[in-house]
Amino acid sequence: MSNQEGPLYLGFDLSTQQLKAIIITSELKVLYEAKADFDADLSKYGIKKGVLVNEAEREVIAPVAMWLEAIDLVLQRLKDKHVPFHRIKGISGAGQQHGSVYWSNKGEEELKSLNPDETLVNQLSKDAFAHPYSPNWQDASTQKECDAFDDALGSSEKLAQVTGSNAHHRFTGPQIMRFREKFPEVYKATARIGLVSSFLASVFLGKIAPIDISDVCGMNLWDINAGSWSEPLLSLAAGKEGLQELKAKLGEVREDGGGSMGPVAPYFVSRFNFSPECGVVPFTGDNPATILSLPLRPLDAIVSLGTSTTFLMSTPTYLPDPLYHFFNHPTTAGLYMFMLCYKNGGLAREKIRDTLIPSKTKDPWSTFNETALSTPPLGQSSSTDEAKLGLYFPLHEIVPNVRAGTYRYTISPSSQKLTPATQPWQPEADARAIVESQILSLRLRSQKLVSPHKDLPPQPRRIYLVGGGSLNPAIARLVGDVLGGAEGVWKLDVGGNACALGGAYKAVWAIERKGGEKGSDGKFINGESFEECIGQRWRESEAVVKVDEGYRPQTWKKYGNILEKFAEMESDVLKGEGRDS
Ligand SMILES: Nc1ncnc2c1ncn2[C@@H]1O[C@H](COP(=O)(O)OP(=O)(O)O)[C@@H](O)[C@H]1O
Ligand SMILES: O=C(CO)[C@@H](O)[C@H](O)COP(=O)(O)O
Repeated sequence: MSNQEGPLYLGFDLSTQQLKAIIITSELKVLYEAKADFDADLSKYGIKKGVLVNEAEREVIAPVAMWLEAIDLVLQRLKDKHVPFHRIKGISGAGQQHGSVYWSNKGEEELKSLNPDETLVNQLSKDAFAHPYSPNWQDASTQKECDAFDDALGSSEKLAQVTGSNAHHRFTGPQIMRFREKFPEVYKATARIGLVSSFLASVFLGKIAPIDISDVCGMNLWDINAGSWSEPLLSLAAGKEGLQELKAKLGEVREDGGGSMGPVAPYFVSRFNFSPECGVVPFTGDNPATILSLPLRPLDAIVSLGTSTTFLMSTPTYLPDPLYHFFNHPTTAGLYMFMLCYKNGGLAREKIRDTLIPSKTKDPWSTFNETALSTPPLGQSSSTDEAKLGLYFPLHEIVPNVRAGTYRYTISPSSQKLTPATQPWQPEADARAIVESQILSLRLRSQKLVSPHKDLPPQPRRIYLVGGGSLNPAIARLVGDVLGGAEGVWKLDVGGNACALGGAYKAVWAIERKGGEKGSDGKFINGESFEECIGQRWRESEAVVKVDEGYRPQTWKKYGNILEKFAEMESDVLKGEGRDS
């Protein structure tokens, strides 16, 4: 089938700072891309970096109307590129995780009767939502609720065993609990609660879409082993006697990540010329979608360098621990996604970049990169220099749960004693130190999950970089220095668009998968797996490029020797700052 006539698939990524879209063929060839950048295109919503912040309560929210406007804008941009919308057979995609959307009792009715002559925002933002904002994953307002969640099943370990994670500020269960207490009337008036992923799917479907089997694991409400809502946790979020009410608001969870949930809404058929047969495939979280951007093998890792930094692996082993997250895999029953997530990713690096002399070139990162690469590991030019370590947290961090601040430490070369730095550093030292610090944290927390490979010490096999920061060669080099990568560090060709690409691959598999049937429990079984379907069509040479050799024994060992000190620094900061209440 030529590129002029075959079926096409559309993937979205509704992340913190942008809505991105990508269109591919059945053979996985990328044909079109478009995006709306919230700060650049929709600043009238008063947002900065895609969100609104209420410092006093450590609340972070995003306007739902802005997302609606972004959907029309991105589709219009695709239309301007003469995209043949009628050939699109399936739409899927992803939403930033944990955010919740509060539909009013008019929501579904309004979704069903969208007028193609009017914009989405004009029609939906007035009455379809009980609340105009979605709590954002950067929110840190729910410590009290998190304490209650950690206690609810006896301990945070038990909560992690049941739901895949201990309690986190951003997770939707604690967020719903706080929302209900803060806005009791709005909560009562809420007919349905969706995640960002199911919200986006609902708009395309023209009715409220179910929550997805992988994204549901970011709520602290889903019992992963039982495959059902955890009633004690729902009851905690819902308050006394509110269990059934909350269950109804959340609705059913869709077990099958594939298939179509129904055709695209007539609004999109009339306004953009989609085919009335185009199927809407379940949307998932942005991290689960990212692991679908290539046929990931066990022991390969993805490092996503977006607004957040995440470290992702696909694994058949469910090994939950309060230190990290496990989710159901978005397409393949029996597989799980392992994740580490940090709030202080891209924006923290930007802050350090902006303290340096501005770049003379067009690339705003060139000074940062030159500085990071010309600084020796740990800022030690010789063995008699102190080693430098730092934590750079403009936002309250997730792991470790430390409040905002910059913490600089040195290690004496003679005594190996770690102490808070007494002298201020030259800003240049921070450029390398911030990237080292972010990657050392990944290494510290993932080392148990990567077993030795080809007689090399434990490290990921391949490391794939995705997200905005994957465009940066200096960061790629430092990832190789600190984390290794037995088969190198790679970057996806679509760079910042990997998550949307994962959504588009999901759509291809969901619509074209062969065989399979519905089992007695409603689950889809015996069909072609995502890994089989996409693995056969994926061409490494067209999709990824090696950006660093990865494992360099000497340097890797040097960073390995410092890991204990890095952990000690985190404990010291935690002790000194105390945990936020
Ligand atoms: N060349 C680059 N070097 C380092 N960071 C970059 C570069 N280009 C973009 N970024 C970072 O990428 C981030 C946005 O990444 P992206 O994956 O698009 O975010 P999100 O999906 O969270 O909206 C920005 O905050 C910016 O700091
Ligand atoms: O909170 C998490 C994952 O738990 C974040 O990773 C969000 O999912 C937002 O991601 P980006 O906007 O950085 O892609």
